Amino acid sequence: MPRLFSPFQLKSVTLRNRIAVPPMCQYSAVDGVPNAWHLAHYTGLARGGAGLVIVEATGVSPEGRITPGCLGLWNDAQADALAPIAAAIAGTGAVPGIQIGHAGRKASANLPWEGDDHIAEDDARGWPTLAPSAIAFGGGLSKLPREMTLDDIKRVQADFVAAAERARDAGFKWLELHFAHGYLAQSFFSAYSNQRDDQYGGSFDNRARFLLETVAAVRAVWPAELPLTARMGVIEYDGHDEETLAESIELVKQMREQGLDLLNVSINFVIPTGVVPWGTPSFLAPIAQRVRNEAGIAVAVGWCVDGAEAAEAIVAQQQSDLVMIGRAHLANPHYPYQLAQELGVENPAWATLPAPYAHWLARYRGPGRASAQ
Ligand SMILES: Cc1cc2c(cc1C)N(C[C@H](O)[C@H](O)[C@H](O)COP(=O)(O)O)c1[nH]c(=O)[nH]c(=O)c1N2
Ligand SMILES: CC(=O)[C@H]1CCCN(Cc2ccccc2)C1
Repeated sequence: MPRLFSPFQLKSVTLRNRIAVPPMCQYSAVDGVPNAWHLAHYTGLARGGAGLVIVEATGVSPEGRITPGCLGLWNDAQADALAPIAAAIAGTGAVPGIQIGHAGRKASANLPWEGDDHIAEDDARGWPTLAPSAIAFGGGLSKLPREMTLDDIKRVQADFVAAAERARDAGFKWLELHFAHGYLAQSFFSAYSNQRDDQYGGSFDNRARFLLETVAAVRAVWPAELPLTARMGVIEYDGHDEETLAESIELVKQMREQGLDLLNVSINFVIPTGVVPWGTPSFLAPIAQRVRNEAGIAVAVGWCVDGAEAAEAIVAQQQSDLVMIGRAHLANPHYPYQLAQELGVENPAWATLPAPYAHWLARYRGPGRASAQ
């Protein structure tokens, strides 16, 4: 049996395989409330056979969203609308996860296909942005954020806790804190974006403080038997990768001690000038292996994992416990079925798809194919 299709247990949760659908914004919500699009989208992905489906970046507050089309989890209406989505994912045999975050200085942006840049200052759709320091990201995201006060920091951490409680009550079984991709938490840890001179800036401990405090606060309300995870960039591709990775691994160790169960290893994206090796398949897998081995924590990794052999190799070579496969799932929501076929899994349809699909795909195949059982 290919390692990609072996189960994975973390705390009381068992994934049917190592394939995860990573969070992927749909930019389709109004006032942060999911709708028919999200129910169909997530149910369809979960039916494809992945072990874990993580709902997209969901704002812990209105200003924590990236765009006006992003999901939120700051009120009961949003939580009530997310509950059927969690149930629908679970109903397929996948584990329902959700990512909660705050977009920081990258917030108040247009939809990607409507500019992918900050909403104009005079456009009422936008809002003032918050960050560790009054330093803009740059490029199309050059809006100057307001430096957060200590009260802002405490309020945002409380928002993370409240969103985690709502996610718990909505039926999600896997929580991912969005600490990656240049959003608020990542921007606290990076000296590029955090130039504070109080206890939240400067030294390693001070830059790590927001993240560690948030993990500890969320851990206190997230059920002990359910995985508490984070997605965090550990590399900027700015020419200082070894230094960034060493600092990041130390932070991951401390987050593990605070109760983090798994790290979804990703890219920092704190500056617009990083040189990401897009042309190299599975480029982040060796980095994930470093984190897994040196921080002694379970990891997930994605980014350009190209095909069945590549995905299998990552798990078989113990570079990562889970493989996050995003865009391939947008192209083919039943992608795990294709992976099972390519890896020679016995009864690939029944190994991945629900009975109404599997029965007919496993039988009545053409000549030279699997015979009808
Ligand atoms: C449309 C869309 C939307 C999102 C993403 C990507 C895309 C394409 N990605 C990144 C995603 O989870 C994944 O890491 C990347 O797509 C790289 O993996 P693939 O190469 O697509 O398998 C992403 N990442 C994240 O942590 N939270 C999110 O909400 C999103 N949103
Ligand atoms: C919310 C989040 O983390 C996402 C939003 C969309 C772009 N993502 C980053 C990304 C860059 C290049 C290719 C795919 C994805 C980050």
